[in-house]
Amino acid sequence: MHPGFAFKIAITTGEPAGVGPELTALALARALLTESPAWPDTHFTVLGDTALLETRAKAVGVDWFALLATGYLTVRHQGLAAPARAGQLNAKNSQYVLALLDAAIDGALAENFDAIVTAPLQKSVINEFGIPFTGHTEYLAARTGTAQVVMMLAGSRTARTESAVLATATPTSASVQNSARLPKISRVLGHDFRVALATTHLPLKEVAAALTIDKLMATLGIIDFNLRRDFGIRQPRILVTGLNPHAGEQGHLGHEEIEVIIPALEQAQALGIDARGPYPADTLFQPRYLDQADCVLAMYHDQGLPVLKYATFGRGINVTLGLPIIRTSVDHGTALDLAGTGQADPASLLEAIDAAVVMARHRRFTQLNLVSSI
Ligand SMILES: N[C@H](C(=O)O)[C@H](O)COP(=O)(O)O
Repeated sequence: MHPGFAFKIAITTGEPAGVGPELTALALARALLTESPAWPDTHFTVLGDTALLETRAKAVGVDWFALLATGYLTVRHQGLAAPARAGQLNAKNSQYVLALLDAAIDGALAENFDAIVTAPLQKSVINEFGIPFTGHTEYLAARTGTAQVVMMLAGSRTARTESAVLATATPTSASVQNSARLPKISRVLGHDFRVALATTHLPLKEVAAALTIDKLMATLGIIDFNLRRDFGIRQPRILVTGLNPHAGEQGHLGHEEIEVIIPALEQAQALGIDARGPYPADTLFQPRYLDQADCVLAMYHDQGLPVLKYATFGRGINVTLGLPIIRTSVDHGTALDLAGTGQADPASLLEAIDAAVVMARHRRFTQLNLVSSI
């Protein structure tokens, strides 16, 4: 299958009423309908309804057939369960959305894909259809039989271009210095801001109980391992937030720091993981700390992600760490109000695709190196 390509990436086009289908067309058109395609060694399998993709591509001015004629992509057709109109959710298409995801996951587990990139879906409508669904992250964990995964979002605090993929990225982070000694198998992603989460889509009142020493230890281990293997960071430094105001103020404003976070940090450090903290979350997110960090571990979704998204929204990516497969995604939702209008920006999807390609290259290189050193 696709013998001329070194890497194969699946793209799930997500909620058919949202911007996923048109962003896929826009992103691939910008990256591939050019004299110097962004990823000449990579083939893309776009999962979605063929007619829907054609229609949405046309709506945003993309010549879909010219894109297919490049040879860099093929469509794996999955028929819609019900007609899809831009901006109008139809719960009947929930099974369609999950079928795209299942096909991508199965293909990656079978090693037919080196990575999967997911366009946004609408969590609420899947639940309304009667299928419990918390998020891609949790679904991927369950579907791949992974006990623990870590949600990490990443972006550049400094880049202000529409998409670093289409410009020459000038990475400045500690990670770049760390990876400078790696053989030049691929460029390094231009991210200088990464935020991972100790808990994901969880009601706030359940967060404290969900934090355990073992879970935090495992989370730090997953971040450390994945940043080394898939991001080419030789010695990742992870800065960890507290849970409570002022990181608990020596136990006067909460005990989770003393009882859970500090013991987890000590155990992780004893294993050689460069994890530091806990730092008060309100003052940690400053350049003088972030410049020294490869990742911040926040305790819950809305502790870490608002800061990351304030700095990088629209150009950031979402990565699920700890899976047996590589999965990246956008930093935004279905944007129903923009669907079909051509106003949605494909920059985040471009970054997510680029990250998937770069991570696949790093992982392949690491595996080859391991084999050759046996
Ligand atoms: N929490 C994610 C974000 O804020 O970007 C988003 O909901 C997507 O999550 P999944 O990748 O798990 O669907």
